[in-house]
Amino acid sequence: MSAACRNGAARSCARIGGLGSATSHPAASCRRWQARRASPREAGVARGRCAAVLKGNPVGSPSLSLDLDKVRDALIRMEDSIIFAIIERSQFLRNDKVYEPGAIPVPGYNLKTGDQQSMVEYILRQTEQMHGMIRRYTSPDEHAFFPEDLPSLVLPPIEYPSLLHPHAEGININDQVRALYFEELLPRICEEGDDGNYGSSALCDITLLQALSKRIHYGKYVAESKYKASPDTYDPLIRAKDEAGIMNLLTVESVERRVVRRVRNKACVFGQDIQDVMGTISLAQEDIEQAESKVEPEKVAKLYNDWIMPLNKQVQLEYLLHRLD
Ligand SMILES: C=C(O[C@@H]1C=C(C(=O)O)C=C[C@H]1O)C(=O)O
Repeated sequence: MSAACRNGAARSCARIGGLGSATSHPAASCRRWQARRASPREAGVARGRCAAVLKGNPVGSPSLSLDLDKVRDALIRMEDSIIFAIIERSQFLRNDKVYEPGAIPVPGYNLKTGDQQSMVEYILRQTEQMHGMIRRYTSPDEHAFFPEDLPSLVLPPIEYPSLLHPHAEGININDQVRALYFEELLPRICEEGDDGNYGSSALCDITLLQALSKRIHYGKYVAESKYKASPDTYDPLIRAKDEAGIMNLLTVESVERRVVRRVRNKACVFGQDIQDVMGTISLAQEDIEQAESKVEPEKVAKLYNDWIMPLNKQVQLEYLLHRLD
């Protein structure tokens, strides 16, 4: 997808009022917590509390590996989180007010535009403040939606093993992730209407946005593992900036077909009550297929096919294009 298209997606996101009133700047994510300008008081707090630097591959990031099978296993685990989160959000109606700036009074204004914030933007910003303080966005597999506003750490920083090319730090396509979410995903998984469950809906949105972001940016690890496996095949294409050639090489259609099939099956299984009224549990394929699911499995499969996998590949492409810089 071109830069113009990306900006278009971000602009149309602003139009629907989801989170578009604040744009994230990819370059801003590079420096993460270290470079954020802190007030003298904050800096003092940060210095006082973050004197030590922890080393190692911390628990909770076991997925920071470059073995392609392990990387693919990590993607499979992320599927579970995404599908569950879709099912959770789909129990509520669309609740458009959550996404309209000013429709629900929340504290604060967007600092850049002076606009009022939507409720979902407010909660996402506040969530990132909390998670940012406890190091979430220092992990190379996490990407903030508002990287320019990250707070100082209150815990000692962790030094992560550097598995990726340094260029990876500057890749953050969360503008597109939120455009995908608000424009494509939400209207497909929720019925129109207002049931007043604004807080619950927004919390589901945030869980889902974060899970999608992680899955999509995991393309950095996929790309590096593919590159390491055959650098000689990638190098000429990278030098020639041959985007179509690189995309062709990193695409594995058989794996994509398997992902879509598995996602459809998982949506089927996760979305049903496995006990009937008699308390009988059946995991027989035909019973699973006939059972009514809380979310249409075909819709989830299509979202994966049309949006989630293409964005993951876009991250892979952006990463590989600068792999030799
Ligand atoms: C992630 C991979 O790269 C590509 C993207 C895929 C995805 O997002 O699931 C699947 C297959 C590949 O075309 C992979 O090869 O596993």
